Amino acid sequence: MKTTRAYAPASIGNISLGFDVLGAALQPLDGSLLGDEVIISDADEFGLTVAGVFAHKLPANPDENIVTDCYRYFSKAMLAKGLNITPIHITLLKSLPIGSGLGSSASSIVAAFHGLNEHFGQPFDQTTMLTMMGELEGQISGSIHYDNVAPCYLGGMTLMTGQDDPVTVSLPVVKSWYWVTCYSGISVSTSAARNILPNAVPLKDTLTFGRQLGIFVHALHTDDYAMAASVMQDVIAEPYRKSLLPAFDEARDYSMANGALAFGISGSGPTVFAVCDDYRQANDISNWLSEHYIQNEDGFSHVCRIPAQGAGSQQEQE
Ligand SMILES: Nc1ncnc2c1ncn2[C@@H]1O[C@H](COP(=O)(O)OP(=O)(O)O)[C@@H](O)[C@H]1O
Ligand SMILES: N[C@@H](CCOP(=O)(O)O)C(=O)O
Repeated sequence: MKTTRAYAPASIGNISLGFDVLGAALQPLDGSLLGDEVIISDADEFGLTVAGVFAHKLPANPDENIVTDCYRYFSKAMLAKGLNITPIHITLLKSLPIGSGLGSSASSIVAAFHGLNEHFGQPFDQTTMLTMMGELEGQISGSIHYDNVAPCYLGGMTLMTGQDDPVTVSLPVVKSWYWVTCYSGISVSTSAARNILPNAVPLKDTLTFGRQLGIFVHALHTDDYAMAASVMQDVIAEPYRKSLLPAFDEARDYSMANGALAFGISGSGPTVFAVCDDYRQANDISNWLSEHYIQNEDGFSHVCRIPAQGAGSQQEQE
């Protein structure tokens, strides 16, 4: 019997200045795993078991779990390629909180697709995999956006191209930056947080968005980290979404007054992130956020780096 284990990390969508087009994978410095895992084993018929810290927050019915949808989607794509899919059992270890802004659904989707692709001998290439992951993410959040699935699958910081192939390109990662990431413990639905945004963006904000993204990419490629940090402000979503996040302004004010180079909402929130280039300051901000931004016992804060690797897997044959 073959068993495949796959892991997919948490991610920050948007990173303030790149609504829907910029994202980064996350890895806590303390070595803890911040991401979902799947274990896939050969079986007589399809089944899904859910375990892990946040398993109880998911729908009890496996048919309502996105991992089951991934399996069905993958099976259809295999059949369309003339390939046979044998029955499997999937165990999802759900470690990321739902509606957290940490790309929780993306992490389950990427772990499931990556695990399935490895289990069945890599029938799909990277671009096809990303396209399938984007489709499934779109089913959950109401519109296709790759800013979580792409970095979660590939690692690093990724910029979406808007094209079919390549779907995304990798940007240089600032090695000296720490990413403090604090989840407050409450749940914010991504689709609800998208629905509160206006359909049209004023011309002045559109010009700011374009300038910031252009300068950010240039600054990363020329190692001008101060300039990169200086354009990390969100003119698209944060003005509307911060009303959903208790203590957001206080968290920003403290972080920026205590050494953060940038501060913003991770994805659609409630997780916030602070960028620092000094470990002591990052740790201090993380501690402060733990005490003042976290709302309940589900919350947590980590000092993270952006890992070069995204999803990973290993296999055992008995
Ligand atoms: N494996 C899964 N992981 C996360 N969410 C799932 C999963 N399966 C189904 N869901 C549902 O998808 C929705 C995800 O909500 P969303 O706000 O998009 O979360 P996130 O922003 O954390 O990805 C929830 O309604 C949740 O119950
Ligand atoms: N670009 C999306 C990102 C959503 O991320 P999530 O982690 O909250 O699912 C958005 O801002 O809506």
